[in-house]
Amino acid sequence: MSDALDARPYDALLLLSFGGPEGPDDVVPFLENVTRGRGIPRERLEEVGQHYFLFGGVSPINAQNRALLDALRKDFAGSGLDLPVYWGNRNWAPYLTDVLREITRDGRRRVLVLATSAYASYSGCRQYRENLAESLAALVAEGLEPPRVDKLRHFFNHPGFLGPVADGVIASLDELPAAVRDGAHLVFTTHSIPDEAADASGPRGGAYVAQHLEAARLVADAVREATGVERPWQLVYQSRSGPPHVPWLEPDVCDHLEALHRADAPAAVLVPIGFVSDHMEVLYDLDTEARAKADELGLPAVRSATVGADPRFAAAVRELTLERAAAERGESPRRRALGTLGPSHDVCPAGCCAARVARPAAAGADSPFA
Ligand SMILES: CC1=C(CCC(=O)O)c2cc3nc(cc4[nH]c(cc5[nH]c(cc1n2)c(C)c5CCC(=O)O)c(CCC(=O)O)c4C)C(CCC(=O)O)=C3C
Ligand SMILES: [Fe+2]
Repeated sequence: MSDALDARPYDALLLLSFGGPEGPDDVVPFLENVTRGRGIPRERLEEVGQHYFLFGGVSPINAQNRALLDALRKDFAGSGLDLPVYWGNRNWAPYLTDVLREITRDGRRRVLVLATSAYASYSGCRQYRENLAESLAALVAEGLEPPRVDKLRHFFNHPGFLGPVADGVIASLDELPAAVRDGAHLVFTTHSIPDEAADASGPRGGAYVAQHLEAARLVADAVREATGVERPWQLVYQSRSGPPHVPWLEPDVCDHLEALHRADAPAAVLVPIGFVSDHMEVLYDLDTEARAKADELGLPAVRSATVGADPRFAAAVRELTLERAAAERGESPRRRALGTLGPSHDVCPAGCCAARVARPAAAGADSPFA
């Protein structure tokens, strides 16, 4: 037992993600999975389908999750953490129910879940918890006895997440022509969500925007310290969907690029702070659509990297895993978090991030599962 790391009571980590199509025939069934019962207009679905077809019907997200899975396994093995890591998705194979069945058959009894979203919101947290509840219920209906599942705290302010993001911004600045580098605006972008969902996010509401503003401020501070230059920054939104009469978070990134151009901003660095990998929302909505807008305006613009499978992010997941394990054992672990919001809660309280009609959600105080 000498220098082995202690993950007790957990006996598995589950990487839980969105999933994406892996070929043209997958695109329509994938979009049907994503939007089942969500009232997204048909035209929006056809349009989003085209984004995928532009890339041969392949989303990069699954390859990115395989790379993260690899990075996690390497990090755990290299640091003496003997904990198996599984992977499952909400919307595409490997499906969550199938991986939870495998986990159950492997005899695992306590599973810690890492969802690939750093922030509180219905889409980034609660919906994953609802998916866990649905899958656990399906396994119970099959006569199996599934394990207990818990979810890792939000990592938006963890140094192992923000460090790689800040380094990505610094690297991107070097890609801009020297003459516009110091005046470049840092344009932090995340997924737009309905105003109503933003208001309901987190234990006390408003967490989605507050957490993003804090992460963006911390990255802007780190970039200022590293470069000795103070640059203006803003938080903007992308990938809006849903019916037009429903208010969603604004401004949209492309409208913001126009505003920057009108204000004579010399350049922009687009920082996809809301996402953990360069998936389709980054490749299409930023690298294709926003890039075209910047070119049309003649505004020099670059896009910085997401954390992806960065070893510092894998190490942060190990740290958060050990932190939560210690807390479950009744110890008082160190909880690293930058800035002023402090470490996020371990257990979502009842009703956290719930939509108007709350569905059963696992891995929280209101979980119907033990
Ligand atoms: C907050 C948030 C994140 C970040 C947190 C997280 O990462 O979880 C995120 C990530 C992602 N969103 C993704 C794809 C899609 N999101 C959609 C629809 C929606 N997203 C929403 C929110 C979010 N989404 C919302 C409020 C909707 C409206 C309908 C609904 O309430 O569900 C639709 C339907 C078509 C459309 O409406 O655009 C698609 C295809 C992919 C996969 C990309 C790939 O394939 O590489 C990823 C990682
Ligand atoms: Fe939550």
